[in-house]
Amino acid sequence: MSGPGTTRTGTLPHARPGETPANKATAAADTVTAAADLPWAEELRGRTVVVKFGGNAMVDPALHRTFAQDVVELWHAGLRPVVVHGGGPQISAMLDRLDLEVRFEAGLRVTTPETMDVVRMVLTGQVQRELVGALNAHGPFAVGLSGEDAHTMTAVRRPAWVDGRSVDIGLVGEVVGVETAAVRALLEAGRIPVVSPVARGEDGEVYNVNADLAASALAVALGADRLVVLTDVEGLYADWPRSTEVVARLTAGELDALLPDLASGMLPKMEGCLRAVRGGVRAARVVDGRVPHALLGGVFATDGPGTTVVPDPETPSAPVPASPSEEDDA
Ligand SMILES: Nc1ncnc2c1ncn2[C@@H]1O[C@H](COP(=O)(O)OP(=O)(O)O)[C@@H](O)[C@H]1O
Ligand SMILES: CC(=O)N[C@@H](CCC(=O)OP(=O)(O)O)C(=O)O
Repeated sequence: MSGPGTTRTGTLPHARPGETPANKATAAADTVTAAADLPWAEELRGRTVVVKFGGNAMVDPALHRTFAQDVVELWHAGLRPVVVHGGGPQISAMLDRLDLEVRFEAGLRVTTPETMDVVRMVLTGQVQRELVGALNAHGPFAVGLSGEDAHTMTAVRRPAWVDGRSVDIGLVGEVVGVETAAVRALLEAGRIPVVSPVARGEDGEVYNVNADLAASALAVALGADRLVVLTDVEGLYADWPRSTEVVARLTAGELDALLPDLASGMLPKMEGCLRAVRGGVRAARVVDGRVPHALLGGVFATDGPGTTVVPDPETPSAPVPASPSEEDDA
């Protein structure tokens, strides 16, 4: 198995597959993989892909391992994956064990100072460690950081909007600033950054950020090519819970119009996708993390699986009116 800093290949720690012939050969020999064989893998070489890891894939050990393999596969195919992880179910389980309240408003956890201690401990101390460990079973790839580290994410306190009313939900943050230097340095060193959705506040607080929105903010700031969100449903259902017909593709404008009708966990997820494509990410896709290798399909497939959000088509620019002198000449 090759990876950054592997002495066996004789490559520099920062070398990436494809950068040197030796590295390329080793990568090819070690990983003749599905991703690397796909024709459009070449098109995505060198591009940054932000992956939000959440839902069932996080709690099923076999899916957790497959996810880690797939992220490493992306790396071997020459992409620059960045993982932002969730951990809502694990936080709720720990709050239950500690006899603390579990409550959500508009898909966001009501976060008291006591809850925040648990959020920080579970996300950065437990969930992230497990993910970093699973990735590093394949080589010295992953480095975990909290959104608090090196000012990676700065947030301000935000309310939830419920039936048009603003509801105080405590130490929940809206990301207002992303400092990408630490993540970029890791990418340049050939590592896979794994980021937990906890942010610093300029007011000295620490904020709980929904992981979908954190992934979206990071994708925009990094100028990522894609945002892929793994969850525990097939994608966005058009008429949930009455029907489970998946919306395959929608433009930012179409999603914007749909957003007020969305509820629970799907609301921040789709809001994150919308912000991502409006912020310059070429496509945001929600895929079913219960399906093994969903991530590879999410990155490489052109149509489906799941729900793909794309930017609005460019409006053709209006014809330039003839200048008065040209009109006079006519
Ligand atoms: N329109 C919808 N389409 C699909 N799922 C929806 C929809 N509205 C609400 N949901 C709920 O959102 C959940 C996904 O959000 P969440 O539980 O926060 O996922 P994750 O843990 O992956 O972030 C689904 O399991 C489903 O119960
Ligand atoms: C403010 C807010 O709701 N934060 C989330 C952070 C974790 C998360 O988003 O995890 P999932 O992606 O697994 O849902 C929470 O406390 O659950």
